[in-house]
Amino acid sequence: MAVFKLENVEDLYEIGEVLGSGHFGQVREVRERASGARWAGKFLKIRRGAGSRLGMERKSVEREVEVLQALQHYNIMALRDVFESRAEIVLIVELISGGELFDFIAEKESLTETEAIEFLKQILQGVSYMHSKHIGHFDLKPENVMLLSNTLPNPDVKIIDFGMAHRFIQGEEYRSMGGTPQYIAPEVINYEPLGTAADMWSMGVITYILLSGLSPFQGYTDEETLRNVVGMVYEFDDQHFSQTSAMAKDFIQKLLVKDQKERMTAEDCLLHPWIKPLTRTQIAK
Ligand SMILES: COc1cc(-c2ccc3ncc(-c4cccc([C@@H](O)NCCN(C)C)c4)n3n2)ccc1O
Repeated sequence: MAVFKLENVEDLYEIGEVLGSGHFGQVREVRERASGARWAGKFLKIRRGAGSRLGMERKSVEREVEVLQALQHYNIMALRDVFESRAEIVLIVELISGGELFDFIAEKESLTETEAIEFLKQILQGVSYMHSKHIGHFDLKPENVMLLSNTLPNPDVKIIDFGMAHRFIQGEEYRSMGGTPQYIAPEVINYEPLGTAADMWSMGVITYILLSGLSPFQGYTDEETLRNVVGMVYEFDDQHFSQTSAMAKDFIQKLLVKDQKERMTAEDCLLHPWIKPLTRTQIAK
């Protein structure tokens, strides 16, 4: 069992305002007393006793911490420290002040292809690194992509919320029913063995949303959404995609592929001509 720092987190950090809360717990701004540096603290109530349903399973928090400790990349939220008390575990992570990509898109409705590519390149660099460490995120969505700065054309992107993440062990099968219906891959819904390719399906959905403001499989209910995913029921409707390049649509179509073995990897995406245009020399050949 992992053991985290048993000191009182408030001895080292001044606890500030609540930044947000959700299934993941509560996120608050914290200030390191020794340096004055600002961080974010994710405060997680831990289940006490087998019968309790309140709070997080300690094991699942340990898995999240283990995943975060294995990841050091500019486009992935950095973990700095972990404290635990009798009923709470606190993850100290880098503060990301530019808000969620989800809100950024909501304000602009949709992005130009150039703007979308700038975001996608950074997300894909983080995802490619994560996959190279045999770690899948399994909850990639615009709400879990935060902006260090929200000034275009160079937004600094950070992937957050590794509460659903999984580190693959050679030869081990992994299945999960978790995730957000609009973004989960068909193999998740069918409870099939998963791989990092499930994240790449989510990247196809995210790209579709960045370019149109629409969610490709969204139904009136979660059940309808899941049916649309499994049935591959989506289209590039003229109203929202008449100005979208064939290369952008090709990129999405090579991610929204039912057979996970045929789906583009993050590395494939970074080499796709929509993301990495050919140089003059390559064109001249
Ligand atoms: C360590 O795990 C997480 C960290 C964070 C995190 C990390 C750094 C950071 N700096 C600022 C914020 C922040 C600011 C406003 C709202 C939120 C949060 O409520 N929404 C984040 C996305 N949400 C859908 C998970 C988080 N965060 N959130 C959020 C969810 C996590 O599961």
